[in-house]
Formats: sequence, structure tokens, C-alpha cells
Amino acid sequence: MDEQIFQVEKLNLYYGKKQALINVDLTIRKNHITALIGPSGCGKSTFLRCLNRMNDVIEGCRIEGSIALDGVDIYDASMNVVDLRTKVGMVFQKPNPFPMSIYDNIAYGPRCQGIKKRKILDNIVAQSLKKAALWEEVKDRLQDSALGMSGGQQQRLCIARAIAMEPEVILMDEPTSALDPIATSKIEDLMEELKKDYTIVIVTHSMQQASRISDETAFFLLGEVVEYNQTSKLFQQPDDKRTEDYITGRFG
Ligand SMILES: Nc1ncnc2c1ncn2[C@@H]1O[C@H](COP(=O)(O)OP(=O)(O)OP(=O)(O)O)[C@@H](O)[C@H]1O
Repeated sequence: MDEQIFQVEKLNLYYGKKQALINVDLTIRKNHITALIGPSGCGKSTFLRCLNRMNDVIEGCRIEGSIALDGVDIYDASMNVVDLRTKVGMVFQKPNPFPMSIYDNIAYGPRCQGIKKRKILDNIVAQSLKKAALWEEVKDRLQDSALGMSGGQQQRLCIARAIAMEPEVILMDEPTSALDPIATSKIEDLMEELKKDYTIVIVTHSMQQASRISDETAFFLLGEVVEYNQTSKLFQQPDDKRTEDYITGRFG
């Protein structure tokens, strides 16, 4: 159960001359929830984006070091980035459903992969919505526009859309920061459920959220990982004075 899925070694990332990640070493465990915390601008989102090469599209962005997924270097020239992003899906801060029906939002990715049979697509849509705890709420209006859903429902739809691609990992960049407490709580419950099947890495500004839902937490500061520990240990007995100062609200 404690298998590693990502192994990050000596990762340095530069935006032009500015170094945004410094010597990051991190092992992410399979079927765990890993939280990335730290003050604004410390590199959490940058690090998250490295895990499915979303930084590739940023001009002037350069990385050193290595990231292995299931033992394979994802920055190797032979890596197919489309396949990588199928394996490592992403959910963003602001729910971003496509302007189309609920059904078509979920079927979009599988259709792009060449799945055309209605029965198969129906099944993928139903299963994905069930896994994202949204099926009961939308099963009678699958042809309605996704844009008519509440923010919390839209975010669960985005999670369902990621699930439809059968990923191994789901990256989440502050997935609940635009949601109210009830919708947030639903997503947190959902994450707990999803980790049985997927590995989740989440950037969060909420230390309460990190301590409620994650198994491991990495504390970033100025591009470095200051501490990476079991979440309970990091919040109760941090090893580093800077972690303690941050979690007790002395800065950030
Ligand atoms: N596309 C970019 N081009 C240049 N610099 C960038 C780019 N994206 C981020 N940075 C810089 O890299 C550093 C890390 O940013 P990043 O967004 O990863 O931090 P963060 O910890 O996720 O912040 P926040 O919590 O505010 O989202 C910051 O100094 C930021 O200004």
C-alpha cells in the first residue's frame, strides 16, 4: 500500500533567470493524499505543474533534475506528453467546465481518444459521475448545460472529467478555494473516497484542509521544501522551526 508513485530528485526550476524551485527531493506515495502548503509565491503550483509537465508551455521555463512516474523519467525525450497528462490529470482552482452539456463534458476526453460507441460512452459518463459523487444530482439532466450547475457541482464535474480518462494521479490546485464550506466539505469527502483508486496531490492555502484530508504534507518556502512529513507529525511536532512558525501563524 505504501508504494511510491512519483520520485522527484534534485529538481530545480527556472523562469528565465528567476529560480522558482530549489533542489526539491520528494517521494509521493500511491493512493495517498499529499498536500503542498506554504506562503504565496513559494512554488507550490509550479511544483504541481511539473508533475504533468504543464510548465512545458511556459516560455523561458527550464528544469533540472528528474521526476520519475512509476520508475519512468517523465522529462525523458521519449515521453509522450499526451499520455502523461492522461495518466496525471488536473483539476484547477476555478471550476472550468466546457460550455456544453454535462454528458458531453465527460465524454469529451474519451471521444478524443477515439471512443465512439454510445453504449461505452454512456457507461463511462455514468461511472465517472458516480465516482465523483455527482450522479444522483444530475442523472436526469445529463443533456443540460454544465454552466447551469452550482460551483461545487461544476468542480465535481471537473473531477469526473478527469476520472473519465482513467488517470493514476489527480493533481488539484486549490480545488475548493472558490467554494462555500458545504461544497468544500463534499469535495473533501470525495477526495477521501477517491484515494482508494487514485493518488491525489493537492495545493491548498488552508492548513485545516491539509490536516483534515492529507496523509503527507510538504511545506514549501521560497522554492525549497523545508519539511516533508506525515501530516499528523508535521502539524503536531514539526521538525523545523520555520514549519512551526508557519503553522502557528507567525508568518505567511
Ligand atoms: N509563468 C511564470 N513566469 C514567471 N514567473 C512565474 C511564473 N509562474 C510563477 N512564477 C513565479 O514563480 C514563483 C512561484 O510561483 P507559484 O505560483 O508556483 O507559487 P505558489 O506557491 O503556488 O503561489 P500561490 O500560493 O500564490 O498560488 C513566484 O515568484 C512567481 O512569481
